[in-house]
Amino acid sequence: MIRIMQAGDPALENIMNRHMAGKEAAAAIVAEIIKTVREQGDRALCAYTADFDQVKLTPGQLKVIPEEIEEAYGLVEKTTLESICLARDNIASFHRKQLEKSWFAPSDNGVILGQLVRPLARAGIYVPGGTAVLFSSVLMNAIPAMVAGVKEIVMVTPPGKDGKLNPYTLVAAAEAGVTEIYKAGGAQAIAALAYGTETIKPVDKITGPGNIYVTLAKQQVYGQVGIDMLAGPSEVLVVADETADASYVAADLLSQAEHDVLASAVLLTPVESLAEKVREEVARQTELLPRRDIVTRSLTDYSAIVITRDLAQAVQMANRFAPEHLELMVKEPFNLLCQITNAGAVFLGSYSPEPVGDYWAGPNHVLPTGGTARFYSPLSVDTFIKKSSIISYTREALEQAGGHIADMAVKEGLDAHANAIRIRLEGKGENQ
Ligand SMILES: NC(=O)c1ccc[n+]([C@@H]2O[C@H](COP(=O)([O-])OP(=O)(O)OC[C@H]3O[C@@H](n4cnc5c(N)ncnc54)[C@H](O)[C@@H]3O)[C@@H](O)[C@H]2O)c1
Ligand SMILES: N[C@H](CO)Cc1c[nH]c[nH+]1
Ligand SMILES: [Zn+2]
Repeated sequence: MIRIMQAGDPALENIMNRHMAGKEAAAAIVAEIIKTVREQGDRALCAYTADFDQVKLTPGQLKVIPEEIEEAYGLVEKTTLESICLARDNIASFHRKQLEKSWFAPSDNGVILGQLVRPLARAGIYVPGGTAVLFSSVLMNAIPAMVAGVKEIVMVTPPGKDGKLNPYTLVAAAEAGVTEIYKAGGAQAIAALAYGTETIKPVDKITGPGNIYVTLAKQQVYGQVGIDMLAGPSEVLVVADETADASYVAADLLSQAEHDVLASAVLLTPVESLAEKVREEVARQTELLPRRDIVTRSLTDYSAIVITRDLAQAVQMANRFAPEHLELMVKEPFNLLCQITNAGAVFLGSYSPEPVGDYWAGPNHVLPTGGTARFYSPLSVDTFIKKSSIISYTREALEQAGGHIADMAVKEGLDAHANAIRIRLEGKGENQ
């Protein structure tokens, strides 16, 4: 169960470095899976699906057909479909604000510079489906891709034991503009998206969250394709003061602990009485949860309640953790926000619990984990675009700059570079 410790406790390092636990062994398994899918295509994809998901599929059954989506619409509850559509609208409206336009900057001397913004042609999105069916992740991946203008949005997700995809996953995909869906999960699905198989055409970039195998697979195929980030097992870190409600804090810690045995939930507080109450509440609320086995393991291995000297130390530690989700349950959360440098998403005040971000508010829930919020950002429209620089010079503009360019090229020992300038300015070109 969750421990109370002091800020200097060495056990905190284990929690902070939990993404390294078992990484080497898992990385070797993942490398083997990727190699086999590259060599054997659909045959390997189906064999791994049989092994890991206990489902026997033929290559012809990997792709979801329109009748399966139609059937799914008949199976979902109307009220949940309505919630999915409302969440979709919130997510789309938030992400539309991120759209960037191409720009051109002409100047008086005949130079035009600029930047073309283009969507990726084909994006592969991973939707987790191992221990829970995260159909909200369909929306979070597909909507920014659709807003960016990606034409081919290819979704992969593990099938259920009946060989089918969950109907909520299918309707969310249809509502969010996914264009192809395949029943495959884990490292094998990532390999198929990166290298292609007989059934799945390779994509340009792979996005989406997943467990350790999915995350390591994305890391290993990076370079063959683009990836969004390392969005592994979930984390929440709460910074709380004496104004925080212990039952809210406990509930929010548990909301992320239930994702995975490798998930992490940490409270940093200078208030010892709150720490004790939160521990009791965590124990009480855990007993009521259907997923208490997963929760208990993540609380025992990768979670803690930490007593800090003061709030300043809590903030300093939060920045070192660089958590996926940071909740500020303090009297003046916006004052503390100014001091936050590393976090995937920040939730302010007692009425912004993490699940508001998971399902509803609009910002993306696909977020960097394992300390990678130091250098990665949330999934966004930016993830699905790329930019090309534009340079256009006239002869007059080149005459002004040519001497400098040729000189720099010569000093680098690159005469052919210098010649590409001189041939235009010294009248030796064919058309001059
Ligand atoms: N960071 C984020 O933004 C974010 C968002 C949502 C979910 N998550 C995380 O996504 C993860 C979802 O995990 P999940 O397991 O439920 O679903 P998943 O779809 O990521 O993984 C399931 C797949 O893992 C593979 N697998 C399982 N055991 C294996 C083994 N021993 N060897 C090789 N492959 C194996 C199987 O192929 C299986 O289909 C959780 O860790 C959750 O915390 C993160
Ligand atoms: N909290 C997860 C990201 O770490 C996202 C999610 C989806 N569904 C529920 N939660
Ligand atoms: Zn969640």
